[in-house]
Amino acid sequence: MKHRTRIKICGLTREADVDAAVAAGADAIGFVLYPKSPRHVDPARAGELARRLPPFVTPVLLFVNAAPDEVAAGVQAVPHALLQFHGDETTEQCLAAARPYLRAARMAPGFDLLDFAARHPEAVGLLLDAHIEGYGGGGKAFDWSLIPANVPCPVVLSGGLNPASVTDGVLRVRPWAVDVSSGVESAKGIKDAALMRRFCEAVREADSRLLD
Ligand SMILES: O=C(O)c1ccccc1N[C@@H]1O[C@H](COP(=O)(O)O)[C@@H](O)[C@H]1O
Repeated sequence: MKHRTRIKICGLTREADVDAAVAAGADAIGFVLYPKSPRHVDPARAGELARRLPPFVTPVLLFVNAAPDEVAAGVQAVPHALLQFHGDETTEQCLAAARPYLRAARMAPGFDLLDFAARHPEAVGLLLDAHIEGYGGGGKAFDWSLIPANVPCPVVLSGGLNPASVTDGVLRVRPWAVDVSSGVESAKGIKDAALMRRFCEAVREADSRLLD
């Protein structure tokens, strides 16, 4: 059975970018509810943007060490969202919203991903990002050889991906999904329609090579 690598595009702030990401073939669209991010949107704005999404394109709400009432406000604005916890949240904090969630792991030499996975058994997937100051969205890749072969849940490959690198990432890591923010932007929070299209085409190129 052929695997179609799922594509999440993150950090959208404008209607035109949401429409262009969907047209390019994104399976999921991320909204950053982390006030320190240059891509931050508030829950009401995330709700407005998420209402543009057609069926079968999933809105994702990204949090970094948010208070429970902040997570609740996001979920109230976008009730059908998948959550992405990208900070230092414990399993208990992730479960408090009673919504399916991705847990981000900050990959660096010496980081034990299998231990991290064991501490987050309720996550529907682990999103692997580079360890950077500021938690994420830095456009920095990590060494993919740090990923063990037997991660016990779906892997979302992230961190510094772009149209030029994602084919190699899919072929080498074989993730369930890929996630990109900086690599398809003209400025922080401003997506480039041509780059999003090229990114999705590069993922499909990898998928087609995996057929051979
Ligand atoms: O996008 C942000 O500003 C952000 C802020 C804090 C935590 C995570 C953030 N984004 C996520 O970071 C990864 C990698 O992004 P990039 O492609 O390297 O720019 C991705 O999962 C974003 O969703």
